[in-house]
Amino acid sequence: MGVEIKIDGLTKSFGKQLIWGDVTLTVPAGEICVMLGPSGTGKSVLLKTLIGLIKPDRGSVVIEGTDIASCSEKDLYEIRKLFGVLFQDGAMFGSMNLYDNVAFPLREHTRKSESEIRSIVMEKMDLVGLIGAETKLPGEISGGMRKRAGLARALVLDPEIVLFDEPDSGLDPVRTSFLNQLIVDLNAQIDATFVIVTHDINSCRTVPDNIGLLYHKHLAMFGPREMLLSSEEPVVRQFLNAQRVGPIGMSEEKDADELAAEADQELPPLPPIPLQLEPSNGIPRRAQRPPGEWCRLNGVTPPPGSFQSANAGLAPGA
Ligand SMILES: Nc1ncnc2c1ncn2[C@@H]1O[C@H](COP(=O)(O)OP(=O)(O)OP(=O)(O)O)[C@@H](O)[C@H]1O
Repeated sequence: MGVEIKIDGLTKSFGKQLIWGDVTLTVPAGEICVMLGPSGTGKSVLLKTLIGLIKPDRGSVVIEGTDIASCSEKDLYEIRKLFGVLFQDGAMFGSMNLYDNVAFPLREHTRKSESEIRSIVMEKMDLVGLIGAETKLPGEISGGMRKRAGLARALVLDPEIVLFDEPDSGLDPVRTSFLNQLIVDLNAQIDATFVIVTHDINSCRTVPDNIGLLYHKHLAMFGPREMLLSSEEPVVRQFLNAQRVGPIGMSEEKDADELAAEADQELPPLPPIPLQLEPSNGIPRRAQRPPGEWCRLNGVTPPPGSFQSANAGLAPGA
């Protein structure tokens, strides 16, 4: 069914360096959420905080009534069983074949027999389209296959929450498209809560139910995909549309002179909001909302041309 993640007032510094402060948001059960932000804004630190690998200085992360930020090691151990994590490089053990890599969490954390393990591993390998590749070593396969193997491994303990750390890093656009479809299909099938950190604007525009943007040491905005894609808020607008004009500079924030210099520049119009990617079997996900619903309910006029099938999956502005 997936479980809700309730984050309240989360603050983290390393030494004197504040990473982010007062981050508050709720990821609803079973929904897909994408976290975005310029490099170094602490997206990976946030993922690690969600799973209790990093302790925040303040605030709470409540999952099924337990606050991960303050619970005992024993409770943390239990809560972690709810999570599956897809690490950036798939984090495969190089000397083990794919079958043994995927079987690893089952052998470590359960007392299942080898025949039970076999049926679970083969089911998950099937889900990610890797049947036939069981005996391959991670070094013998493409980056895309390694990600899918990592995903199969993240799924073997039937997680209620799946965290994806830049699932599309290092993948070409076609493989990224396939992976995005796989993510949507998996969400429909296992109904878990998905939190995805990505830099890929096209994925962010088409895959999630909700988008969060970390910027300048705080959560600039979090909400439904349509809300952020129709937002005129300068940072959100600049980042989600991959534009140079706006407060975000090459290294950090632009200074006052840089901003003054572009004050007269006209912003390009917001591109149309693409349709959300649907499961390939055509059956809507539980969390899926009809196109344009958020805009309609909130009296927001979406950019012209929004929600037309020709836009789906196109790069912004294309
Ligand atoms: N264990 C740590 N100790 C000290 N500083 C850390 C630690 N982990 C992360 N940081 C710092 O926290 C900041 C945010 O890092 P993080 O990797 O979360 O950023 P990010 O938004 O995921 O970046 P990118 O998009 O480039 O992957 C960086 O300045 C990093 O150096």
